[in-house]
Amino acid sequence: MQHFLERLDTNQSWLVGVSGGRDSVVLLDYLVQDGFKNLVVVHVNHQLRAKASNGDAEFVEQLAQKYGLAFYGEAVDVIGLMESEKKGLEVVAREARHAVYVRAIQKHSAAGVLLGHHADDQAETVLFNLLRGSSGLKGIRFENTVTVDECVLKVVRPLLEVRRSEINDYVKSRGLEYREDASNAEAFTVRNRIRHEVMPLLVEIMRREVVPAVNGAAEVSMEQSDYLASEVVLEQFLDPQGRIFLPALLELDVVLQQAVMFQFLKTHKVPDLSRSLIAECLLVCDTVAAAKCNLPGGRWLRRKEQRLFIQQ
Ligand SMILES: Nc1ncnc2c1ncn2[C@@H]1O[C@H](COP(=O)(O)OP(=O)(O)OP(=O)(O)O)[C@@H](O)[C@H]1O
Repeated sequence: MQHFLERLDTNQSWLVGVSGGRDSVVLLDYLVQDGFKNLVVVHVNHQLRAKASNGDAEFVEQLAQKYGLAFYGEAVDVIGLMESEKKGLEVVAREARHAVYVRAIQKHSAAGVLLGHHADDQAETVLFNLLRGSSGLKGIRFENTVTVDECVLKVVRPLLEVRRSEINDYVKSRGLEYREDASNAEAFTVRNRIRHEVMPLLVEIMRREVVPAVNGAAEVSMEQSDYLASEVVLEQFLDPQGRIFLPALLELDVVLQQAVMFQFLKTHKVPDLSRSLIAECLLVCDTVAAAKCNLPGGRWLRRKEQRLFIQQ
């Protein structure tokens, strides 16, 4: 099994996010076998399926006991949060998990959280993002940080190069038990349809594995966008009020203009940064085009006196 574990310090304390499903159960077992000692098993009960959700939480707590590891569990009213925050299920659940991980890190002084995303998740995510209009092929990172209420959460995905088939083989060879995720079996979300319908069809018509090709292309694309991001120092294009100074931006090649605009919107926490949104925003630079464009979340990008800025 290929993995990234050698990059992590086995003596440090790490959280492991365990849903009780196959992937995170394998991650936990693999970490224990690999000599990680200071692990804290974290489970978030999303309370989506009353009985089954409580069953998942109990299962994970018992798993932690079996390995002799610390356990940190919290229940979150995901449905209530969806209504109060007007966000989708996956987003709310993810944000809630991140907040729980931060509290668990503070309690246990852990270095970060380890999650069970694998190579097939990566390919499905890349296709999903691509089809939604992402700027470049965007996937999951081996390591990234998430800021939650001013706390920086380090997230690492040791299984990111491991194929689902290898995870299945591991489950069999180690005789592991896990909980079946009802949403996986039902296959009704777009992501699940990509997993259960699109990916097998692609393998059938290409007559070869497609995950390595998709992930390879995403890796190149992410390296290129990281490089561009490192070349762009946003502050060089801003005036003292934090507005983009247009003459400086317009001197750049269009690829770098896109990178500056991407950074600018990201700094202002504009969600859903698609390729078409960035193109629309760059159109605002053109003095013959409209002097403003609508941003997701109800704000505007405006042009005035050679400056671009964001307004409510
Ligand atoms: N209820 C949970 N409690 C703790 N950790 C979880 C839970 N659900 C998922 N995780 C962790 O997150 C990983 C990814 O889970 P899953 O694929 O369901 O989430 P996702 O929505 O696709 O990913 P993301 O973390 O990007 O939201 C799991 O392998 C596991 O490590």
